[in-house]
Amino acid sequence: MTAEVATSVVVLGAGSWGTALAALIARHGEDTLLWGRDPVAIEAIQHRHENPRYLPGIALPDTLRATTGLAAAVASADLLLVVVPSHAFAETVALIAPHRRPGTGLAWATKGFEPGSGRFLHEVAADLLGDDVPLAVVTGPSFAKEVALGLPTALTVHSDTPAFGQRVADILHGPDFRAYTGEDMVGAELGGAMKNVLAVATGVADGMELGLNARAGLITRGLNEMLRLSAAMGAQPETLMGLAGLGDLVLTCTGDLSRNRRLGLALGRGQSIEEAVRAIGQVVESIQTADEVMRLADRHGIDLPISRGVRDVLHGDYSPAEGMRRLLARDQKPEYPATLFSRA
Ligand SMILES: NC(=O)C1=CN([C@@H]2O[C@H](COP(=O)(O)OP(=O)(O)OC[C@H]3O[C@@H](n4cnc5c(N)ncnc54)[C@H](OP(=O)(O)O)[C@@H]3O)[C@@H](O)[C@H]2O)C=CC1
Ligand SMILES: O=C(CO)COP(=O)(O)O
Repeated sequence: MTAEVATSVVVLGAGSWGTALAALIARHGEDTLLWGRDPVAIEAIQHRHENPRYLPGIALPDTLRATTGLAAAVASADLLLVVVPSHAFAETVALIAPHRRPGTGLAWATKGFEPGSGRFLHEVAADLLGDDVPLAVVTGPSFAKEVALGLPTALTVHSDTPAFGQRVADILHGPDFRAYTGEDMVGAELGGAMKNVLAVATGVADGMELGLNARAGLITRGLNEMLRLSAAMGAQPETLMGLAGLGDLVLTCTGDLSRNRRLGLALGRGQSIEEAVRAIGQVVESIQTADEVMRLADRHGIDLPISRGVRDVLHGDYSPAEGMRRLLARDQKPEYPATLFSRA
């Protein structure tokens, strides 16, 4: 960790991932303040060093401070990390904008797009804060609970302002946590968003007890969907082959801590979306992201059968069983389009 710059880090969003990241950063000796909108949760974090709703029973560092006062928190920050769900991202960045000190960069660990417009979160942030603000996305295979427990984790920080990306990686990197860096924000955001949709598909297959071959087939063909859409959008294939793509795809498609996988499992076992979401009790990003992924794919003329099936099943257009039947009934084709890795 580099210590030349005294960093006051403000994490916005006190759910499971915001709390886990704030705890990680505080454990690394950074002066860290966590902002959340729920006074009861903030009181528990500040005084009992626990987030009972989102990370029950896990001790948070005594040095982690928490507040509901957004304006003062933002004004005190020299690094901002937004970790609210994607549907609240634009609203949160708009609240930040008037209080941000000049030069303070903004990172986020949110996965998804702006609902409705389908804009990438780096586009939303640049629109609200201006093109000259350093931006970075934090993504990769990382369940909040495991990070909060201090279990080994690797993720990646992508920024088109490399010095800022490095600074964000520095506050995350530590004895049990490896933070890599890159400069492909489109690829990194696309991977983090698409894997949530693909996790629903493997969850459905597992919920229907279709076997381990089906699971591996869906993960690999899901990676193929990521690679084809990201290539059409000018992202680098290695981003999708790394932590932001394959790494997170494998974690979310196979790990039962994943809320998106658990939604798929529930649907595959015959439960309704409403029942499943109620039981999960936390954000399930795929429900909105499936629409935005398909909007992007249609705009770029890319066929994504698995993601489209998830979108249609989530819309109630047909059953999970019918979705699987349609996937299997498709025409044969080459595994990769000949042009995939030969784009300029
Ligand atoms: N959990 C994980 O393991 C990981 C999550 N992520 C991503 O992080 C993002 C956040 O997810 P996560 O923390 O898991 O979600 P949770 O469901 O655990 O928590 C969501 C948090 O966001 C708050 N929130 C919701 N709407 C608003 C709003 N309009 N303004 C302010 N705060 C709001 C909630 O507050 P309240 O309780 O008051 O409703 C809650 O504190 C998602 O995009 C997710 O994909 C990425 C990697 C890992
Ligand atoms: O993004 C995550 C792990 O990297 C968390 O996945 P879920 O949102 O499906 O729980």
